Amino acid sequence: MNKPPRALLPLGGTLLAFDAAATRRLEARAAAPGPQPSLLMERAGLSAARLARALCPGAQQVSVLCGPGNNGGDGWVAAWHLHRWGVAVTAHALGGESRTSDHRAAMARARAAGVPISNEPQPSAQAELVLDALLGIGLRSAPAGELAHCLRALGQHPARKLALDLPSGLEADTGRDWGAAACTDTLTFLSAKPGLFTGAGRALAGRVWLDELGASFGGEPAVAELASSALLASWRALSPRAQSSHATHKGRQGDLWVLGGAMPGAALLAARAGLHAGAGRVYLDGRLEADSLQPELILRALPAEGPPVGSCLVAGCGWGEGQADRLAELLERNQHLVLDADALNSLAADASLRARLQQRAGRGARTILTPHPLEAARLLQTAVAEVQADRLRCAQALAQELNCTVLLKGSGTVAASPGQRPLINTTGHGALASAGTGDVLAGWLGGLWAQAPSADPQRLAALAAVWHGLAADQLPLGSAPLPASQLVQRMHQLHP
Ligand SMILES: NC(=O)C1=CN([C@@H]2O[C@H](COP(=O)(O)OP(=O)(O)OC[C@H]3O[C@@H](n4cnc5c(N)ncnc54)[C@H](O)[C@@H]3O)[C@@H](O)[C@H]2O)[C@@H](O)CC1
Ligand SMILES: [K+]
Repeated sequence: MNKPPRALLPLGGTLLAFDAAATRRLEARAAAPGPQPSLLMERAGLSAARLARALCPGAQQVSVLCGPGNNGGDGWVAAWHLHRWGVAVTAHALGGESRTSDHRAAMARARAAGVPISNEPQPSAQAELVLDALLGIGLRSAPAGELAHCLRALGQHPARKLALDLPSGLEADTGRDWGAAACTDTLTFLSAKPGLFTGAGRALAGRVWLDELGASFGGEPAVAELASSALLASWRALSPRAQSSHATHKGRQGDLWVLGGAMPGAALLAARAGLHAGAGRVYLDGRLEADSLQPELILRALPAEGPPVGSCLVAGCGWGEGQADRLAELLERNQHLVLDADALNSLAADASLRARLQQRAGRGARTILTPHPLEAARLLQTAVAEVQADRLRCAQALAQELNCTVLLKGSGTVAASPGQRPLINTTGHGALASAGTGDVLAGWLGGLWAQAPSADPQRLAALAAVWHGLAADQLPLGSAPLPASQLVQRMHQLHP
């Protein structure tokens, strides 16, 4: 008997995510020859039926939408169990002929047991709970015809919706949406799939549950690590404050420089964030006389020779255009550089700047880029939709090409560095969708880096994203956007 599924979000520790190919290898290893349907499908279907009953204990009417493959097979097993337990369930046979022997066996057994079967490509109007078992990791392209019609009807149906393995139409490896209906819950089998946590995944999957079906991933390579609040605990070990809480002074807590430009508010937010992140001294070169709300900031022009060795520099927030020369100098001089916003646009427009960036790692200088999808698309010379269709791959490609760390923002922020396994942030939601929150993230990251210059940039970038998201997670999903200056205060309260 395998363990009951566990809710993955909010994620307490760290968890590895595996792609569909690894999941299939595991499936093949675990599938012992024997009577049909397979043991794994039996476990998956039973687990789904149990979760369905737990989520909606009093449901009078349940619809199970079954596709033609093994995802549909899981649905047939679940429908069979619900029927045996006396639940009024209707199974919908959709998507054409059975594609697998497991599917055929599961459907035949349900039919023989008297499970009511319908060919209607939509859930019953009275259904209080709908199980979406149309397509899983076998998804290849946009569902069409009957399946597309059914997904549209599902999207409009007011019932609670439980997706089996994945919301049908969501791509497991990427989080690309091919027309899935948003579900209230998703029970995923065998492995945590990256597509549930980035791109369209978070919005479509709802609460995510994992049932490993008694299998184990020993030896299989993971494609990503899911980052959670557990990363915050690691900050205690990295921060100088934790190492010497008595005999210390501001000069030991790290210096951060924030370089602003045409729109001083953006740099101001980044500087305030860096200060609240714990940097000992924060210098702001931002065309400002004073910040009466944050008098701790040291307003000073960056010296011609650059900031003192060991300090971290955040550049690009609110710069405006025409800063290529300034960026060229920074790329030559500074050891620890966080580049955001207009600095990224300057890089995208100028191959010689990109060449300078590529060379930095060779002399031990470190760079973290913090693009949102449009900035990443410009850097990769592609369209935003392409970036969003495969965020993991795009973040890794950009990190590889530019030889630096990339923090690709958006739902399921991805931290990638050349040759390292990327991290996907699992915290945060739409309350962060307001002007200036990106400046706060860049400044916070700079503030952390100033204190821990030898930390791994990829983990540090993921930590900043987790921290940023946790501040939003204190608010219910669907809350009004958080003004960026309030975000800084909330992040400060989360210091471990
Ligand atoms: N066989 C087993 O032992 C297990 C299977 N499992 C389930 O099996 C699923 C994978 O099953 P399958 O590989 O059969 O694939 P799916 O059930 O995900 O897809 C069904 C079929 O649809 C086809 N298809 C792909 N895109 C389509 C589209 N846009 N329109 C129409 N048809 C499309 C595929 O070629 C495939 O043959 C997993 O997601 C999981 O739910 C799990 O329960 C674990 C155990
Ligand atoms: K599904």
